[in-house]
Amino acid sequence: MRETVNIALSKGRILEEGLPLLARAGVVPVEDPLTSRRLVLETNRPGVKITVIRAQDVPTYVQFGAADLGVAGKDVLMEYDGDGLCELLDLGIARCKLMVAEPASLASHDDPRAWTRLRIATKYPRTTRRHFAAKGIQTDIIKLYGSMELAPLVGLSDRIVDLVSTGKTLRANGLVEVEHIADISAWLVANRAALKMKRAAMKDVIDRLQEAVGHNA
Ligand SMILES: Nc1ncnc2c1ncn2[C@@H]1O[C@H](COP(=O)(O)OP(=O)(O)OP(=O)(O)O)[C@@H](O)[C@H]1O
Ligand SMILES: O=P(O)(O)OC[C@H]1O[C@H](OP(=O)(O)OP(=O)(O)O)[C@H](O)[C@@H]1O
Repeated sequence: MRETVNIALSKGRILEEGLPLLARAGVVPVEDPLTSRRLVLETNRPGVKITVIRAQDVPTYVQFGAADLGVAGKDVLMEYDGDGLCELLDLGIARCKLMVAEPASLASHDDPRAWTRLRIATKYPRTTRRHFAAKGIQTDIIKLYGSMELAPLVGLSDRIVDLVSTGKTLRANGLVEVEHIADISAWLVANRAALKMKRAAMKDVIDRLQEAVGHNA
């Protein structure tokens, strides 16, 4: 029987930047996932399927074997609390930075070396707590699911931890970067058991993606 390989991708940037990469790797969905309502799509490669889910759910699907491979941002992987996942390949897409930012008015007289306790709004509580704990700084974290840049404007927090790419969103809201936490890009992740059980089929897709990333570099 043919081995199937199910690849989990998320709608939005990962799908938009991931589809051209998959196409270079010779994997093309038979329907356009950007417009289709179908959540599992067949591809031109027999046995290879693409599943479209929420970005934060990709590690969960892969950990529990509901997907064999997945494409997830390093930010999502750093925040994920689980194992059984293997980070295989930096795909070099959806590049950005995870940063601490604050209002320009605060930054003008702020000294990050003097920080002892911070009130921070973020979608990334675990990563934020870990980053500051390593530097001996206490954090009061307010978990948000989006629009972090709003938090300092409405007095929810003094600072935020969020993704920055062009810096437009920060600028538009009077915020400036004050500390770098991590460089972010999307990674190919795999279910550890599937890597062993479906070795040949998985290797074919992984090798193709590795070559496509190489060509991209
Ligand atoms: N401005 C950006 N520039 C580049 N990459 C980004 C940017 N924002 C997010 N990303 C990367 O793309 C991934 C997916 O982000 P996207 O905005 O498409 O979905 P999301 O809103 O985080 O997910 P969902 O709504 O499904 O929970 C992020 O995890 C991150 O790695
Ligand atoms: O530095 P920039 O280029 O402005 O990008 C940064 C923004 O992108 C992400 O937002 P999200 O994906 O939620 O929103 P978007 O679709 O507006 O980028 C992130 O949470 C920032 O708000």
